[in-house]
Amino acid sequence: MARSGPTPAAPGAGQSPAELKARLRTTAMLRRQEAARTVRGAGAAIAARADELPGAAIVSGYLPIRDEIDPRPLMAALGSTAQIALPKIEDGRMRFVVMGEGDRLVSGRFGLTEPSGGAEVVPDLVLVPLLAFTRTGGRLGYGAGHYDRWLGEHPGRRTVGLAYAAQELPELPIEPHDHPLDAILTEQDLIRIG
Ligand SMILES: Nc1nc2c(c(=O)[nH]1)N(C=O)[C@@H](CNc1ccc(C(=O)N[C@@H](CCC(=O)O)C(=O)O)cc1)CN2
Ligand SMILES: Nc1ncnc2c1ncn2[C@@H]1O[C@H](COP(=O)(O)OP(=O)(O)OP(=O)(O)O)[C@@H](O)[C@H]1O
Repeated sequence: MARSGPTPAAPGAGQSPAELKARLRTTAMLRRQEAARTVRGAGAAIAARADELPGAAIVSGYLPIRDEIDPRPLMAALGSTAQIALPKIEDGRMRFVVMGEGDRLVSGRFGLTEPSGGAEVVPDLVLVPLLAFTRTGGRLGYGAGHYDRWLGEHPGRRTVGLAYAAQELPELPIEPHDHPLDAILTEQDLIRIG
């Protein structure tokens, strides 16, 4: 049967990548929330694949906020062979630090828990938090651009996005500053890109 009326605009038509990303964040948050509520044992499931990640002397993890998949079991597993660093936002920039004696974890903005201090390092392998990903390594973050900026300034790092399988999208807008992920590890799969 023929449809009447105007042809609906293609999704995203007339929107910049940045506008599209902003809209996608809302639905991505809800999907992640649902996954966090329904999927059990995701942190242990990703930790079980620690051996399959690229070898590294220094690995950066993160302390989860909101409904991010819990990377701590994976960080503990990798910690037997690598130094584990954590992100810290200072003066609007992200650095990675390895905590030492006397460094504590403190509460920061957006519910973040961050090291009070520590020695700055440049990890070889970066475990990246995300709101949504694609099979081709596309990543949607919170929109501050911290990871993309850091990766731009530190070429040659390996990146593995950590996510629930339900956070996959068929596509995401790509901007020139976006750094595609090398792999995505979910509770179901290790997706290697390229
Ligand atoms: N667990 C975790 N740690 C992390 C990150 C992350 O994504 N997850 N980061 C990744 O970069 C850095 C922290 N950056 C962040 C930047 C913004 C927001 C945030 O919640 N933004 C608000 C919107 C801010 C605004 O524009 O007003 C939001 O999404 O509601 C969170 C973390 C480093 N540490
Ligand atoms: N390498 C960069 N150089 C300059 N600006 C950048 C760079 N990376 C990101 N930005 C800026 O940061 C903003 C947010 O970028 P984007 O929407 O890609 O963030 P995100 O990857 O979703 O978030 P995040 O990395 O914080 O989790 C953009 O407006 C962009 O202009």
